[in-house]
Amino acid sequence: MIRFENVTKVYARGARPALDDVSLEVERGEFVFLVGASGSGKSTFLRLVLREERATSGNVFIAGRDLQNLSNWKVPSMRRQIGAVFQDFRLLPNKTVYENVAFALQVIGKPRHHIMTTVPETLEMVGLSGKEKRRPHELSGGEQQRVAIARAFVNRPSILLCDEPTGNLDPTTSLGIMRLLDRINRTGTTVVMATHDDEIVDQMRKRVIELSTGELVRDQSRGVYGSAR
Ligand SMILES: Nc1ncnc2c1ncn2[C@@H]1O[C@H](COP(=O)(O)OP(=O)(O)OP(=O)(O)O)[C@@H](O)[C@H]1O
Repeated sequence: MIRFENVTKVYARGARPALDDVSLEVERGEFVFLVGASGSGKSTFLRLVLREERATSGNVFIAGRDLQNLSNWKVPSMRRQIGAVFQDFRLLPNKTVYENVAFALQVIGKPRHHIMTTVPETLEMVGLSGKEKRRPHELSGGEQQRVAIARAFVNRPSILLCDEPTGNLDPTTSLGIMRLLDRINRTGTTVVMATHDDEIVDQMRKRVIELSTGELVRDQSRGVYGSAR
């Protein structure tokens, strides 16, 4: 589903690579944690998958498509198969919960009747039924993240990228978010989650990929956060 072949990313000429000759493959339906110290290249990895950045050398393939050679006009349709969730939720503050989620379908031209059935279904799935009319500031952090997940998943993408989704949440709330991501993964969605949350990684026992100054230093199935354990 996601394949990196000798991928190197250098942001500024002469700078140390943010990713250094990384090769890996994530199969359809996998759940993968991406770990590593701050600045190790996790967000760069996710930005390359979204083609927000291009590799300096090497190739990134998404569902068999080579992103290096993908024309710019094809990028939006490629991105429709990818949902993204961030630490800071990135909701539209003046829109309601319902509108935030519906908007993701409106901008890709989905018909009204589809939106009217899919949005309530998705809000129910993430546990937000009854809160459709609230605005983001009327929700807890965990609820805001659920809205962000609903928005990312409402189009049923084949890949969900999560960049520190529990970074602003307390441990109990984080666990609820992880249960939700696990459920989404069980529907067949490939989930890649960059995180510093050692407790969650140790509890979930999923594949762990560790980066260190841009290099892939560990790829462990049913892994833990720290390699020393
Ligand atoms: N837009 C950019 N321009 C120049 N350098 C960048 C840019 N984005 C990231 N970098 C550099 O690339 C390296 C990897 O950064 P990246 O954000 O991918 O790390 P990270 O593992 O996601 O860190 P964190 O856990 O703090 O989010 C760092 O040295 C960073 O300074």
